[in-house]
Amino acid sequence: MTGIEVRNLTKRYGPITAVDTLSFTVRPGAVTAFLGPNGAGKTTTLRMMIDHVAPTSGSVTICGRRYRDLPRPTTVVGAVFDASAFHPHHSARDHLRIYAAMGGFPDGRVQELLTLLGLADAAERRTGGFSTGMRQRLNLATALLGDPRVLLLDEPSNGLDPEGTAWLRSFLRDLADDGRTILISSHVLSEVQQIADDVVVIRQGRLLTAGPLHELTGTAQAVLVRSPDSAELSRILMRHAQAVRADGPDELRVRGLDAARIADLAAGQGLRIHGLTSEHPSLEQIFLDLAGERTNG
Ligand SMILES: Nc1ncnc2c1ncn2[C@@H]1O[C@H](COP(=O)(O)OP(=O)(O)OP(=O)(O)O)[C@@H](O)[C@H]1O
Repeated sequence: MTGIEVRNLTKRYGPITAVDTLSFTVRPGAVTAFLGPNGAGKTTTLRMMIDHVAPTSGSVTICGRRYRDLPRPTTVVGAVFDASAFHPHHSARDHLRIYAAMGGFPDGRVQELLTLLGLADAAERRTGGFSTGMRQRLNLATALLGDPRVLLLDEPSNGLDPEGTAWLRSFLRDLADDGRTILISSHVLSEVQQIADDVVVIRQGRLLTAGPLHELTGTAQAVLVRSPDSAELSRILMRHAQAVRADGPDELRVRGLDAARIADLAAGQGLRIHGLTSEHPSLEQIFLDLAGERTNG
């Protein structure tokens, strides 16, 4: 068993239900983005994965076991939560040495990680003067000391410049390609679109959707059809499409059929088409649609 399995996970803080019967799985060999607006319950869920927060009910297993039952948890899971939790007077090397000693990892691992994370030149500098990007790298280095197969990152691109974000993307890609399980939380959907293989979307502690990103964007693709015969055309398309919606007097939004097929179906019935536009919605739009559907439903 590899990866992460979340089953009926619930966390209540008095009257607030931060996480509500949440179930999903995170597979190895992929980058999974854990998405939701502020306050959706992402951090609480990540913290429950590593026993920082006790669930009210439900469970999480990592590589088939609960965190507390893992023999050496830091060799299985690395987690990065806060980019500022360093002793400001310690150098990057001191910081890693202390954590290496606590985890029982060889000292040589410290230099390895400083190099891997591009911190070798800054190794002797005090972390108090580190930029956000350097802090993120040092945090990642700390989480990777035990060479874990699972990596949990809470908002890793927060405060990173475009160069830092691009670096992080390729770094995480390499880790995933190596068969590791990578779960990153984010509320910046445009960034995630470039990095994630899979997405898990939550809102108000509940699951909205989970699965491969391309499936989510694929099913959200639509064709906007302009036709003076839209009523008749709508009846024909409904037999073949996933969804047909009237968007205006002469406009239909069609899901589950491509533009060529729509044109062929219309031609077959002698119906006029005045315009066909394929839409590729952003993750942002998909997310808003999902949230809206849930609210309306
Ligand atoms: N220790 C706590 N005590 C009371 N309420 C809490 C506590 N921790 C979190 N919450 C509440 O639980 C809900 C989920 O918070 P959480 O931090 O998990 O969300 P999030 O998705 O990570 O949001 P953000 O992107 O803002 O970090 C929020 O309503 C929050 O106020």
